[in-house]
Formats: sequence, C-alpha cells, structure tokens
Amino acid sequence: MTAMHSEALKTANDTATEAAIACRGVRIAGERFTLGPLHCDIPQGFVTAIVGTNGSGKSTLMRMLLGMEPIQAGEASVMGVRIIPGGDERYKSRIGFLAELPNVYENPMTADEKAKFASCWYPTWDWERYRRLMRQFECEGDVKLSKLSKGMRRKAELSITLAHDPELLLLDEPSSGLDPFAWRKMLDELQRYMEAGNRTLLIASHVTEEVRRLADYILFLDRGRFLGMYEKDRLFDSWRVVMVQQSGGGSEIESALRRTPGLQGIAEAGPGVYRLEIDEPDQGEHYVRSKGYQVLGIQRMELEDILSCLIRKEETRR
Ligand SMILES: Nc1ncnc2c1ncn2[C@@H]1O[C@H](COP(=O)(O)OP(=O)(O)OP(=O)(O)O)[C@@H](O)[C@H]1O
Repeated sequence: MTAMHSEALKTANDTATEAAIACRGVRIAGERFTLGPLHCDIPQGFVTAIVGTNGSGKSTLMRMLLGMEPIQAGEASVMGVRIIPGGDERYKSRIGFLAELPNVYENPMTADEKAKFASCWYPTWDWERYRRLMRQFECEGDVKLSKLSKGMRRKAELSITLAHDPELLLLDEPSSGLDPFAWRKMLDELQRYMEAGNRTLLIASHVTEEVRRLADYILFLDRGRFLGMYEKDRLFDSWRVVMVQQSGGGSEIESALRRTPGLQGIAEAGPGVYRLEIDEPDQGEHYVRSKGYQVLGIQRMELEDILSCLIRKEETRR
C-alpha cells in the first residue's frame, strides 16, 4: 500500500471526500527545525491522528493551521480558507484547539471565567454543553486553573474546547495527564462529537490505543519530515513482519528477498534468517514460499514498528 495523497485518498474512499485541511508543499523553517514539505489532505468528517517521534513537528503543524507559524513555501488551507499573513481569521472561530501545554497567562482564571471569555469569541458557544462536559469530567468551574491538578485542568480545558461544537477539532496530546477513567470518558466524548458526521478531528497522540480506537487515518512525521498518510484499518490489516530462513544465507537470498511484493523493510536477524516488513501479506508470503524459503513466523505490526519502518525507509531513500 502506498501513502495516500489527495487524489489517491478520494479513490481509496470511493467518495469525493472534502478536505478539511489541504497542504500543498507546505514548509515551515525555523533556526534549528524545518517542517515539510508537507503534502496532504485531511478529510472532512474523519479522525486523523498525527503520529511521530518527539520533536517531529506535530505541534508546529497544528500551530501553522492557526496561523501561528509562518509558512515559508507552499500553501495551506483550512475549511476552504487559505492561510496567509494578514488574511481573514474568522475561520478560527470554527475551530476548537487544545494546546499541548496550558497557557500560563490563564493561570489566575477559573474554568468558568475562561469559558465566559471563550463564549464571546465563539458564535456557536453552548453553555449547556459546557456544563454537561464539566459535570461529565467531574470538574469544578470556580477554582483557579493554577490550583487544579494537571489532569483536572486538562479536563476543564477539554470541556471549554468542545463547548462550541467546532467544525474542526485540533487536539494536541489531549490525554496527557488523564487518569484511565477520564481517558475513557474523553474517548466517549470524542466519539459523540464525531457522530454529527460532518466534524473533523485532528489529534496528535503518542498513545497507541487512542490512535487505534479513534483514528480513521494516520499521518506520520519524523524530524519534520512527512512520512505519508495511511488509512488506519488497511495499515493494521496489511502490514506484517515475516521471518524467513534459508540455510546458507548469502547475497543471493537477500537480493531475491528484496524483490518480495510489498517489501517495506528487510534486516538480517541471524545467520540465514531475515526479518521482512511487508504491506502485501498474501503476495509477499506466496513469493517467499515460492522461492523455497522457510517462513518461521508472521506477525502483525504495531504502530511503533510501522513508524520505525517508515523512518528507516525514508533514511535509505535519502
Ligand atoms: N518553544 C520553542 N522554541 C524553539 N523551538 C521550538 C519550540 N518548540 C518546539 N521547537 C522546535 O520545533 C521542533 C518541533 O517541535 P514540536 O513541538 O512541533 O514537536 P512535537 O512533534 O509536537 O513534539 P512532542 O512529541 O515532543 O510534543 C522541535 O524539534 C524543536 O526544535
């Protein structure tokens, strides 16, 4: 399976999916860090998870979408609005954003005070929804944000972020600090949010289980490099590690194995033993067996394994 870019994504879904976010060769360059070029469509009505190593640019990407990181090259648009310096910023009131870290300037405020401030900014603000979410997360609205525990504050901020039922939700590591019960409630709330059908969630997460449960698509980043965007179910269904053995080993077996259909990665795991990472499991296994090699085992790949494989592949490509 190949990484899905705009046209391929439409074909894969067999629908003319609207892009909630479109990036065309977007590049953001700082003194010590460059993100991009980024070329992807985040489809409307779906959950896309950004998965990447620390410092890979997940938060930078989210900030760019809010016009907080200048774009050096390429184009980005959010819900049809192109992000340009000094451009129309009204699109931001249709977005809910939960930053990775709390804003220290808001420390003296209570959650209710912050909510009051937000209610003036968002035309679709719904006090009923805010109160329901605060109750759901067992949050106190009249305590200063600085006096709340990390997890309590996260839950209060999440309630505020969701209270205006935004068309696009950007969540930067939302589960950071949440206990397992709160985490489950958050997943329920996010699933409820998506039930409207026309809502889009972009979530940066290091939590494999969260990605597995929520995401429809996964966008991979590493050190600012875009490693591709994949449909989650196809990714987990098709990527496999196949252990192969052939007594004698040598360069012949390796060059034959390099022609395995769907090969994403290959490594020698011992004398005459090879570890193949493939995304065409049936054809791959058939090919290996047809060459007379012994298949020692086949395993599904975890998210971390897939990310490592994509990183290695990108490094060999360079
Ligand atoms: N406040 C900052 N000042 C200067 N450089 C920064 C700052 N925050 C991030 N960076 C740089 O931008 C790069 C991308 O950081 P970013 O926060 O986008 O990564 P991330 O993928 O969200 O990381 P993490 O998983 O650790 O949250 C980092 O490698 C870092 O060098």
